[in-house]
Amino acid sequence: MLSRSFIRVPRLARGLATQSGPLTSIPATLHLKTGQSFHGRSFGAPKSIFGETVFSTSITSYTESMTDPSYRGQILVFTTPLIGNYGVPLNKAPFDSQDVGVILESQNIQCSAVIVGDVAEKFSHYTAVESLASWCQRNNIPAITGVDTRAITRLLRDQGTTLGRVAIGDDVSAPPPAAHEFWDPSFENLVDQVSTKEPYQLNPTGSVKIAVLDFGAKANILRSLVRRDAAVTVLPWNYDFNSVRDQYDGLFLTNGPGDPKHCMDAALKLRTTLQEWNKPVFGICMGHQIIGMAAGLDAYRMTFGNRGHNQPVLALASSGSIKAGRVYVTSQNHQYALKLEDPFPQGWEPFFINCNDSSVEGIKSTAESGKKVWGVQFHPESAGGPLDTIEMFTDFVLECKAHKLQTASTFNALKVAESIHDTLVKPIEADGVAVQA
Ligand SMILES: NC(=O)CC[C@H](N)C(=O)O
Repeated sequence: MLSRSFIRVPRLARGLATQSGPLTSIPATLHLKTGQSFHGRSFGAPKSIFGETVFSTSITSYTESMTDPSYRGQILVFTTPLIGNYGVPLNKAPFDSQDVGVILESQNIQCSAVIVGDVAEKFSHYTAVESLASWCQRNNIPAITGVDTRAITRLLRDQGTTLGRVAIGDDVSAPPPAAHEFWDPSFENLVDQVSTKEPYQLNPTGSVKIAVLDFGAKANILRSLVRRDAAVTVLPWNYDFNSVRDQYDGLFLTNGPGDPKHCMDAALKLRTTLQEWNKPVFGICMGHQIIGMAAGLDAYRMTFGNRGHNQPVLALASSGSIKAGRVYVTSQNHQYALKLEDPFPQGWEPFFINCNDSSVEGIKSTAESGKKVWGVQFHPESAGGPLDTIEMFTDFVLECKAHKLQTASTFNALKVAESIHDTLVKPIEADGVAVQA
């Protein structure tokens, strides 16, 4: 049964629940570097931009995707024809010292532009405070509606992710840019633009201390750790973790935008960590790619990547909540992947494989290595997407606690054992699902 608070419509939102967004009749065009142009209508900021054109097959969660820092520098094409029908919520978490301050995935829209088949002129949702159009306009993000996103997607699937130009208003009548004029975000270290500049803490009184290297963290990764009562310290992506590692019970590496090779420095530092430090390490997406590079694997650029909330992955090994031989449906957003090498580097094994394209979806340290290290290409925290693999966060926090227990004094061991019990038996609320009444 759904809890009452889940289904109740807040008084404030009721009046706002169904409204039209400010649409314009300004012309807008998407030019691809490969010569094709798609003409539609602007519904966002009256600003022309360059970017890398990618498509997402997600049916819902446009607000979470657009605020995911991994979309930095990208022109995001949604294959779902109608986008915007549930509007945009106020991106502010209720005051709570354990929370990360936002309800979406970061403070701002991170993609460079959005392209939709048909933007919803009316929106309706009890948390909505504005339309997709007004959100884009307020955040200076260009957006196009009225184009054949299916045709764009078919092109991108054939020719791969393609550089693009969104031309708005008067720029529409200008000739398309010459090939050398297209800006290529893959040459830039986008991680450096989105990572925190200073360390900060969340839930400092939590029962296990986890350091998070921030390559462009989605907020739901931080929430998923905090909800399991981890004391989280978020560090800049290139922080010298080895100089502070003894203070922590585990290390987490987040998602992040762009080519992982820009973060080779972090991968080399991590190699030292993995050689000299025996505590649990977990990485998601960019974090997984960094772990792979530290292990000696190579990362390559895929043709069009995987972006959507319906990617099936097969588990090749069992670990914690994950059972070998099962298929999990996952949320994904990536352009790069680790190469499947045979043999795998010593001490490592493939963990998951993608059922559609056989790309590497996860790696782990072998049982013989004596290490506890996992990397997954998909997003167990979803936001949006299915929660099939959310318990990987519980697995990680439990391993950190178990490690802490081994080294604790008798008095502290009792406290740690109690907190392990809590992690196992206390219901974890609000992982993105309705809480049982
Ligand atoms: N979501 C992510 O962390 C993406 C990782 C990397 N930027 C890629 O595109 O493959």
